[in-house]
Amino acid sequence: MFDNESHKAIFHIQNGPTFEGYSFGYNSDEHISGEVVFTTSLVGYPESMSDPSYKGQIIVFTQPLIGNYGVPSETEKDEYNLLKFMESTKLQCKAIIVSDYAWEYSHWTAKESLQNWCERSGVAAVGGVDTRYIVQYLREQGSTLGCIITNPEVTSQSEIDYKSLDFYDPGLENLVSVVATQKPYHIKYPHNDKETKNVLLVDCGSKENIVRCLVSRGADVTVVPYNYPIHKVAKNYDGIFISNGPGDPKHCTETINNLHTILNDKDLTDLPIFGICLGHQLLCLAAGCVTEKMKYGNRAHNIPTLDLITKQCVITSQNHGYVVSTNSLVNNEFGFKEYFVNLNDNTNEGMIHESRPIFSTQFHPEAKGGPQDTSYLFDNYFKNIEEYKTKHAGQSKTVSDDLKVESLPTERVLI
Ligand SMILES: NC(=O)CC[C@H](N)C(=O)O
Repeated sequence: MFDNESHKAIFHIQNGPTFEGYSFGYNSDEHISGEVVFTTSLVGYPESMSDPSYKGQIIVFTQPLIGNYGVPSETEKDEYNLLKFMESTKLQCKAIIVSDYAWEYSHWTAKESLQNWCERSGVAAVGGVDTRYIVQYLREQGSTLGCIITNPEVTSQSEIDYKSLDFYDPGLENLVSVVATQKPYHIKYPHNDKETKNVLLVDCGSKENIVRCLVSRGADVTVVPYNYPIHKVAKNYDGIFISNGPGDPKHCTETINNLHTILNDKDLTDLPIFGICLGHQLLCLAAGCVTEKMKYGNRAHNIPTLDLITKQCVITSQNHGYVVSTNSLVNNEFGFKEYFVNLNDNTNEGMIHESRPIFSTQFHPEAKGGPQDTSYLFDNYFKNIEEYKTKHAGQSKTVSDDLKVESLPTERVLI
Protein backbone atom coordinates (compact mmCIF):
# COMPACT_ATOMS: atom_id res chain seq x y z
CA MET A 1 0.00 0.00 0.00
CA PHE A 2 1.16 3.53 -0.80
CA ASP A 3 1.23 6.02 2.10
CA ASN A 4 -1.48 8.03 0.37
CA GLU A 5 -3.77 5.00 0.49
CA SER A 6 -4.05 5.22 4.25
CA HIS A 7 -7.24 7.35 4.27
CA LYS A 8 -9.88 4.69 4.68
CA ALA A 9 -13.11 4.75 2.70
CA ILE A 10 -16.11 2.48 3.07
CA PHE A 11 -18.40 1.65 0.18
CA HIS A 12 -21.72 0.09 1.09
CA ILE A 13 -24.42 -1.21 -1.23
CA GLN A 14 -27.90 -0.82 0.28
CA ASN A 15 -29.04 -4.15 1.73
CA GLY A 16 -25.91 -5.68 0.21
CA PRO A 17 -22.16 -6.04 0.65
CA THR A 18 -19.74 -3.53 2.17
CA PHE A 19 -16.19 -2.88 0.99
CA GLU A 20 -13.23 -1.21 2.62
CA GLY A 21 -10.82 0.66 0.41
CA TYR A 22 -8.97 3.97 0.38
CA SER A 23 -10.26 7.43 -0.44
CA PHE A 24 -8.53 9.35 -3.22
CA GLY A 25 -11.20 12.02 -3.80
CA TYR A 26 -13.35 14.33 -1.74
CA ASN A 27 -13.54 13.48 1.95
CA SER A 28 -16.76 14.34 3.66
CA ASP A 29 -17.99 14.08 7.22
CA GLU A 30 -21.37 13.10 5.80
CA HIS A 31 -21.96 9.90 3.84
CA ILE A 32 -22.33 10.38 0.07
CA SER A 33 -25.01 8.31 -1.63
CA GLY A 34 -26.48 7.69 -5.07
CA GLU A 35 -27.36 5.00 -7.58
CA VAL A 36 -24.58 2.47 -8.15
CA VAL A 37 -23.96 1.74 -11.84
CA PHE A 38 -21.05 0.14 -13.65
CA THR A 39 -19.35 0.90 -16.93
CA THR A 40 -17.12 -1.48 -18.84
CA SER A 41 -15.49 1.26 -20.93
CA LEU A 42 -11.71 1.02 -20.97
CA VAL A 43 -10.95 4.71 -21.41
CA GLY A 44 -12.79 8.02 -21.36
CA TYR A 45 -13.24 8.59 -17.62
CA PRO A 46 -13.08 12.42 -17.99
CA GLU A 47 -15.79 12.30 -20.66
CA SER A 48 -18.01 9.92 -18.67
CA MET A 49 -17.58 11.75 -15.39
CA SER A 50 -18.48 15.10 -17.00
CA ASP A 51 -21.45 13.61 -18.90
CA PRO A 52 -24.63 15.12 -17.32
CA SER A 53 -26.42 11.79 -17.83
CA TYR A 54 -24.39 10.40 -14.89
CA LYS A 55 -25.80 13.00 -12.48
CA GLY A 56 -26.53 11.46 -9.08
CA GLN A 57 -24.78 8.18 -9.89
CA ILE A 58 -21.85 6.34 -8.34
CA ILE A 59 -19.82 4.94 -11.25
CA VAL A 60 -18.01 1.64 -10.78
CA PHE A 61 -15.29 1.22 -13.40
CA THR A 62 -14.57 -2.36 -14.43
CA GLN A 63 -11.33 -1.23 -16.07
CA PRO A 64 -8.97 -1.99 -13.16
CA LEU A 65 -6.51 0.89 -13.60
CA ILE A 66 -8.05 4.36 -13.59
CA GLY A 67 -6.38 7.76 -13.49
CA ASN A 68 -3.19 6.90 -15.40
CA TYR A 69 -3.64 9.61 -18.03
CA GLY A 70 -4.79 12.35 -15.64
CA VAL A 71 -7.51 14.85 -16.44
CA PRO A 72 -7.49 17.43 -19.26
CA SER A 73 -8.52 21.07 -19.03
CA GLU A 74 -12.05 21.64 -17.76
CA THR A 75 -12.32 25.05 -19.41
CA GLU A 76 -10.37 25.00 -22.69
CA LYS A 77 -12.64 25.75 -25.68
CA ASP A 78 -12.42 24.76 -29.34
CA GLU A 79 -13.06 26.80 -32.50
CA TYR A 80 -16.84 26.54 -31.89
CA ASN A 81 -16.62 27.89 -28.33
CA LEU A 82 -17.36 24.37 -27.06
CA LEU A 83 -15.42 22.63 -24.31
CA LYS A 84 -12.52 20.90 -25.96
CA PHE A 85 -12.16 17.91 -23.64
CA MET A 86 -15.12 17.74 -21.26
CA GLU A 87 -18.74 16.86 -21.95
CA SER A 88 -20.05 19.61 -19.66
CA THR A 89 -18.64 22.36 -17.46
CA LYS A 90 -18.18 20.19 -14.39
CA LEU A 91 -17.79 16.77 -12.89
CA GLN A 92 -21.33 15.37 -12.79
CA CYS A 93 -21.32 11.95 -11.12
CA LYS A 94 -21.65 11.61 -7.36
CA ALA A 95 -18.67 9.33 -6.81
CA ILE A 96 -16.42 6.77 -8.48
CA ILE A 97 -15.26 3.32 -7.41
CA VAL A 98 -12.10 1.80 -8.89
CA SER A 99 -9.96 -1.21 -8.31
CA ASP A 100 -6.59 0.49 -8.62
CA TYR A 101 -6.04 4.24 -8.69
CA ALA A 102 -2.93 5.31 -10.65
CA TRP A 103 -1.18 7.82 -8.42
CA GLU A 104 1.11 8.79 -11.26
CA TYR A 105 -0.34 10.07 -14.50
CA SER A 106 1.02 11.13 -17.85
CA HIS A 107 -0.62 12.49 -20.98
CA TRP A 108 -0.04 15.49 -23.23
CA THR A 109 -3.53 16.85 -22.45
CA ALA A 110 -3.32 16.26 -18.68
CA LYS A 111 -3.71 19.37 -16.54
CA GLU A 112 -4.27 17.71 -13.16
CA SER A 113 -4.67 14.35 -11.50
CA LEU A 114 -7.98 12.55 -11.23
CA GLN A 115 -7.59 12.83 -7.46
CA ASN A 116 -7.31 16.61 -7.67
CA TRP A 117 -10.31 16.89 -9.98
CA CYS A 118 -12.47 14.79 -7.64
CA GLU A 119 -11.28 16.57 -4.51
CA ARG A 120 -11.96 20.09 -5.73
CA SER A 121 -15.30 19.02 -7.31
CA GLY A 122 -16.68 17.44 -4.15
CA VAL A 123 -16.76 13.98 -5.69
CA ALA A 124 -15.89 10.95 -3.58
CA ALA A 125 -13.49 8.39 -5.03
CA VAL A 126 -12.76 4.97 -3.59
CA GLY A 127 -9.91 2.72 -4.68
CA GLY A 128 -8.74 -0.71 -3.61
CA VAL A 129 -12.05 -2.54 -3.82
CA ASP A 130 -12.95 -5.65 -5.79
CA THR A 131 -14.89 -4.07 -8.64
CA ARG A 132 -15.38 -7.42 -10.37
CA TYR A 133 -17.29 -8.65 -7.36
CA ILE A 134 -19.41 -5.48 -7.29
CA VAL A 135 -20.34 -5.93 -10.95
CA GLN A 136 -21.26 -9.58 -10.42
CA TYR A 137 -23.44 -8.49 -7.53
CA LEU A 138 -25.15 -5.71 -9.53
CA ARG A 139 -25.75 -8.03 -12.48
CA GLU A 140 -27.55 -10.42 -10.15
CA GLN A 141 -29.39 -7.92 -7.96
CA GLY A 142 -29.90 -5.12 -10.47
CA SER A 143 -29.02 -1.45 -10.06
CA THR A 144 -29.24 -0.39 -6.48
CA LEU A 145 -28.38 2.50 -4.20
CA GLY A 146 -25.11 2.79 -2.36
CA CYS A 147 -23.09 5.09 -0.14
CA ILE A 148 -19.53 6.08 0.60
CA ILE A 149 -18.16 6.97 4.01
CA THR A 150 -14.85 8.80 4.16
CA ASN A 151 -15.14 10.31 7.63
CA PRO A 152 -11.70 9.64 9.19
CA GLU A 153 -13.31 9.00 12.58
CA VAL A 154 -14.88 5.86 11.20
CA THR A 155 -12.21 3.21 11.31
CA SER A 156 -14.15 0.05 10.66
CA GLN A 157 -17.15 -0.85 8.56
CA SER A 158 -18.70 -2.71 11.49
CA GLU A 159 -19.08 0.59 13.41
CA ILE A 160 -21.78 1.86 11.06
CA ASP A 161 -25.51 1.36 11.30
CA TYR A 162 -26.27 1.31 7.56
CA LYS A 163 -30.00 0.91 8.07
CA SER A 164 -30.15 4.36 9.68
CA LEU A 165 -28.56 6.11 6.69
CA ASP A 166 -30.54 7.96 4.03
CA PHE A 167 -29.89 6.77 0.50
CA TYR A 168 -30.33 9.34 -2.24
CA ASP A 169 -32.23 7.93 -5.23
CA PRO A 170 -31.64 10.03 -8.39
CA GLY A 171 -34.48 8.18 -10.15
CA LEU A 172 -37.01 10.05 -8.01
CA GLU A 173 -35.93 13.54 -9.05
CA ASN A 174 -36.19 15.60 -12.23
CA LEU A 175 -32.44 15.96 -12.67
CA VAL A 176 -32.83 17.30 -16.19
CA SER A 177 -33.98 20.60 -14.69
CA VAL A 178 -30.70 20.77 -12.77
CA VAL A 179 -28.23 20.01 -15.58
CA ALA A 180 -29.95 21.58 -18.61
CA THR A 181 -29.27 25.14 -19.67
CA GLN A 182 -31.57 27.53 -17.79
CA LYS A 183 -31.90 29.91 -20.74
CA PRO A 184 -31.49 29.63 -24.51
CA TYR A 185 -27.99 30.05 -25.96
CA HIS A 186 -26.51 29.98 -29.42
CA ILE A 187 -23.51 28.29 -31.02
CA LYS A 188 -22.64 29.67 -34.43
CA TYR A 189 -20.91 27.83 -37.26
CA PRO A 190 -17.84 30.06 -37.66
CA HIS A 191 -17.07 29.46 -41.35
CA ASN A 192 -19.16 30.71 -44.21
CA ASP A 193 -18.25 28.07 -46.79
CA LYS A 194 -21.45 26.11 -46.21
CA GLU A 195 -25.03 27.27 -46.36
CA THR A 196 -26.20 27.73 -42.79
CA LYS A 197 -28.70 25.31 -41.38
CA ASN A 198 -30.59 26.32 -38.27
CA VAL A 199 -30.99 23.55 -35.73
CA LEU A 200 -33.02 23.82 -32.54
CA LEU A 201 -31.46 21.65 -29.84
CA VAL A 202 -33.59 20.72 -26.84
CA ASP A 203 -31.12 20.54 -23.95
CA CYS A 204 -31.92 17.88 -21.38
CA GLY A 205 -28.26 17.79 -20.23
CA SER A 206 -26.55 17.61 -23.58
CA LYS A 207 -23.05 16.28 -24.01
CA GLU A 208 -20.79 18.90 -25.54
CA ASN A 209 -19.84 16.63 -28.42
CA ILE A 210 -23.45 16.39 -29.57
CA VAL A 211 -23.44 20.15 -30.13
CA ARG A 212 -20.06 19.83 -31.86
CA CYS A 213 -21.38 17.07 -34.18
CA LEU A 214 -24.09 19.51 -35.29
CA VAL A 215 -22.12 22.75 -35.56
CA SER A 216 -19.13 21.13 -37.27
CA ARG A 217 -21.49 19.96 -40.04
CA GLY A 218 -22.42 23.57 -40.73
CA ALA A 219 -25.35 24.19 -38.41
CA ASP A 220 -26.06 27.26 -36.33
CA VAL A 221 -27.39 25.68 -33.18
CA THR A 222 -29.92 27.39 -30.93
CA VAL A 223 -30.05 25.50 -27.66
CA VAL A 224 -33.19 25.77 -25.52
CA PRO A 225 -34.03 24.41 -22.05
CA TYR A 226 -35.77 21.02 -21.96
CA ASN A 227 -39.15 22.61 -21.13
CA TYR A 228 -39.07 25.39 -23.74
CA PRO A 229 -42.29 25.41 -25.82
CA ILE A 230 -40.53 24.10 -28.94
CA HIS A 231 -43.83 23.31 -30.67
CA LYS A 232 -44.43 27.07 -30.97
CA VAL A 233 -41.14 27.82 -32.76
CA ALA A 234 -40.29 24.54 -34.54
CA LYS A 235 -41.40 25.85 -37.95
CA ASN A 236 -38.64 28.49 -37.82
CA TYR A 237 -35.86 25.87 -37.83
CA ASP A 238 -34.52 23.34 -40.32
CA GLY A 239 -34.37 20.56 -37.78
CA ILE A 240 -35.05 19.66 -34.15
CA PHE A 241 -32.59 17.73 -32.01
CA ILE A 242 -33.32 16.21 -28.57
CA SER A 243 -30.33 15.55 -26.35
CA ASN A 244 -29.29 12.93 -23.81
CA GLY A 245 -29.86 13.58 -20.10
CA PRO A 246 -30.07 12.05 -16.63
CA GLY A 247 -32.77 10.16 -14.79
CA ASP A 248 -36.15 8.69 -15.58
CA PRO A 249 -37.52 10.07 -18.89
CA LYS A 250 -41.03 10.16 -17.42
CA HIS A 251 -40.04 13.23 -15.35
CA CYS A 252 -39.79 15.34 -18.54
CA THR A 253 -43.53 15.66 -19.11
CA GLU A 254 -43.27 19.12 -20.70
CA THR A 255 -40.79 17.91 -23.33
CA ILE A 256 -42.92 14.83 -24.03
CA ASN A 257 -46.06 16.94 -24.44
CA ASN A 258 -44.31 19.48 -26.69
CA LEU A 259 -42.94 16.69 -28.90
CA HIS A 260 -46.37 15.09 -29.01
CA THR A 261 -47.81 18.39 -30.29
CA ILE A 262 -45.10 18.56 -32.98
CA LEU A 263 -45.81 14.97 -34.09
CA ASN A 264 -49.49 15.88 -34.45
CA ASP A 265 -48.89 19.19 -36.26
CA LYS A 266 -49.95 18.84 -39.91
CA ASP A 267 -47.64 21.71 -40.91
CA LEU A 268 -44.56 19.99 -39.52
CA THR A 269 -44.82 16.54 -41.07
CA ASP A 270 -41.55 16.89 -43.00
CA LEU A 271 -39.52 18.59 -40.26
CA PRO A 272 -36.34 16.55 -39.52
CA ILE A 273 -36.01 15.34 -35.92
CA PHE A 274 -33.17 13.35 -34.31
CA GLY A 275 -32.92 12.30 -30.67
CA ILE A 276 -30.19 10.57 -28.69
CA CYS A 277 -30.57 8.42 -25.56
CA LEU A 278 -32.91 10.39 -23.26
CA GLY A 279 -33.94 12.23 -26.45
CA HIS A 280 -34.87 8.87 -27.98
CA GLN A 281 -36.85 7.88 -24.90
CA LEU A 282 -38.75 11.20 -24.86
CA LEU A 283 -39.60 10.98 -28.55
CA CYS A 284 -40.81 7.41 -28.03
CA LEU A 285 -42.97 8.46 -25.07
CA ALA A 286 -44.38 11.31 -27.20
CA ALA A 287 -45.23 8.72 -29.86
CA GLY A 288 -47.16 6.61 -27.35
CA CYS A 289 -44.47 4.04 -26.47
CA VAL A 290 -43.55 2.84 -23.00
CA THR A 291 -40.21 3.10 -21.17
CA GLU A 292 -39.03 0.93 -18.30
CA LYS A 293 -36.08 0.70 -15.95
CA MET A 294 -33.52 -1.92 -16.94
CA LYS A 295 -32.13 -4.40 -14.47
CA TYR A 296 -28.65 -2.83 -14.48
CA GLY A 297 -28.49 -0.75 -17.67
CA ASN A 298 -25.98 -0.63 -20.50
CA ARG A 299 -22.85 1.43 -19.97
CA ALA A 300 -19.97 0.61 -22.28
CA HIS A 301 -18.16 1.67 -25.44
CA ASN A 302 -18.37 -1.61 -27.31
CA ILE A 303 -22.00 -2.70 -27.54
CA PRO A 304 -22.84 -4.53 -30.80
CA THR A 305 -26.03 -3.16 -32.31
CA LEU A 306 -27.83 -4.12 -35.52
CA ASP A 307 -28.92 -1.43 -37.97
CA LEU A 308 -32.17 -2.99 -39.24
CA ILE A 309 -32.02 -0.94 -42.47
CA THR A 310 -28.42 -1.59 -43.58
CA LYS A 311 -28.35 -5.00 -41.80
CA GLN A 312 -24.89 -4.08 -40.54
CA CYS A 313 -23.62 -4.54 -37.01
CA VAL A 314 -22.26 -1.33 -35.52
CA ILE A 315 -20.29 -0.98 -32.30
CA THR A 316 -21.86 1.63 -30.08
CA SER A 317 -21.19 3.80 -27.04
CA GLN A 318 -23.89 3.59 -24.39
CA ASN A 319 -24.92 4.96 -21.02
CA HIS A 320 -28.50 4.31 -20.00
CA GLY A 321 -30.54 2.71 -17.26
CA TYR A 322 -33.97 3.03 -18.89
CA VAL A 323 -35.10 1.53 -22.16
CA VAL A 324 -38.01 1.71 -24.60
CA SER A 325 -40.09 -1.45 -24.58
CA THR A 326 -39.84 -3.01 -28.04
CA ASN A 327 -43.39 -4.34 -27.82
CA SER A 328 -44.68 -0.81 -27.38
CA LEU A 329 -43.17 0.11 -30.77
CA VAL A 330 -45.07 -2.60 -32.64
CA ASN A 331 -47.92 -1.15 -34.79
CA ASN A 332 -47.07 2.35 -33.58
CA GLU A 333 -49.98 4.72 -34.11
CA PHE A 334 -47.68 7.46 -35.43
CA GLY A 335 -45.90 5.20 -37.94
CA PHE A 336 -42.61 4.61 -36.12
CA LYS A 337 -40.82 1.29 -36.32
CA GLU A 338 -37.76 -0.24 -34.73
CA TYR A 339 -34.47 0.99 -36.26
CA PHE A 340 -31.68 -0.61 -34.18
CA VAL A 341 -31.56 -3.59 -31.88
CA ASN A 342 -28.98 -4.48 -29.22
CA LEU A 343 -27.23 -7.74 -30.12
CA ASN A 344 -26.25 -8.52 -26.52
CA ASP A 345 -29.67 -8.35 -24.87
CA ASN A 346 -32.07 -7.72 -27.81
CA THR A 347 -33.32 -4.46 -26.30
CA ASN A 348 -34.48 -1.56 -28.44
CA GLU A 349 -31.74 0.78 -29.68
CA GLY A 350 -33.64 3.16 -31.93
CA MET A 351 -36.71 4.02 -33.93
CA ILE A 352 -37.37 5.55 -37.33
CA HIS A 353 -40.51 6.90 -38.93
CA GLU A 354 -41.76 5.00 -41.97
CA SER A 355 -42.14 8.16 -44.08
CA ARG A 356 -41.17 11.25 -42.07
CA PRO A 357 -37.50 12.34 -41.57
CA ILE A 358 -37.50 11.41 -37.89
CA PHE A 359 -35.28 8.89 -36.11
CA SER A 360 -33.65 8.44 -32.72
CA THR A 361 -31.16 6.15 -31.03
CA GLN A 362 -30.72 4.76 -27.54
CA PHE A 363 -26.94 4.62 -28.06
CA HIS A 364 -24.61 7.59 -28.51
CA PRO A 365 -23.50 8.24 -32.13
CA GLU A 366 -21.53 11.31 -30.95
CA ALA A 367 -19.36 8.77 -29.13
CA LYS A 368 -17.23 10.63 -26.67
CA GLY A 369 -15.81 8.35 -25.62
CA GLY A 370 -16.40 5.42 -27.86
CA PRO A 371 -16.21 4.24 -31.45
CA GLN A 372 -17.49 6.41 -34.29
CA ASP A 373 -19.21 3.64 -36.27
CA THR A 374 -22.55 5.46 -36.16
CA SER A 375 -21.49 9.02 -37.02
CA TYR A 376 -23.32 8.38 -40.33
CA LEU A 377 -26.53 9.11 -38.42
CA PHE A 378 -25.52 12.75 -38.08
CA ASP A 379 -24.82 12.77 -41.84
CA ASN A 380 -28.27 11.26 -42.50
CA TYR A 381 -29.85 13.91 -40.28
CA PHE A 382 -28.10 16.62 -42.29
CA LYS A 383 -29.29 15.04 -45.56
CA ASN A 384 -32.82 15.30 -44.18
CA ILE A 385 -32.16 18.93 -43.28
CA GLU A 386 -30.83 19.70 -46.80
CA GLU A 387 -33.95 18.18 -48.35
CA TYR A 388 -36.21 20.10 -46.00
CA LYS A 389 -34.39 23.35 -46.75
CA THR A 390 -34.58 22.83 -50.51
CA LYS A 391 -38.28 22.04 -50.32
CA HIS A 392 -39.02 25.08 -48.18
CA ALA A 393 -36.62 27.49 -49.91
CA GLY A 394 -38.05 30.98 -50.14
CA GLN A 395 -40.39 30.56 -47.20
CA SER A 396 -39.85 33.33 -44.69
CA LYS A 397 -38.94 32.32 -41.16
CA THR A 398 -39.50 34.64 -38.26
CA VAL A 399 -37.44 33.96 -35.20
CA SER A 400 -39.26 34.73 -31.97
CA ASP A 401 -37.89 37.65 -29.92
CA ASP A 402 -36.49 35.54 -27.10
CA LEU A 403 -34.49 33.41 -29.57
CA LYS A 404 -32.95 36.21 -31.67
CA VAL A 405 -29.38 35.02 -31.97
CA GLU A 406 -27.78 38.45 -31.54
CA SER A 407 -29.14 38.66 -28.00
CA LEU A 408 -28.38 35.08 -26.89
CA PRO A 409 -25.44 34.00 -24.70
CA THR A 410 -22.84 31.85 -26.46
CA GLU A 411 -22.59 29.13 -23.83
CA ARG A 412 -24.73 27.06 -21.48
CA VAL A 413 -26.48 29.10 -18.78
CA LEU A 414 -26.32 27.13 -15.54
CA ILE A 415 -27.94 27.64 -12.14
N1 LIG B 1 -27.42 9.00 -21.59
C1 LIG B 1 -28.71 9.24 -21.44
O1 LIG B 1 -29.30 10.12 -22.07
C2 LIG B 1 -29.42 8.43 -20.40
C3 LIG B 1 -30.92 8.45 -20.53
C4 LIG B 1 -31.64 8.03 -19.26
N2 LIG B 1 -31.34 8.93 -18.17
C5 LIG B 1 -31.29 6.61 -18.89
O2 LIG B 1 -30.54 6.38 -17.97
O3 LIG B 1 -31.76 5.70 -19.54
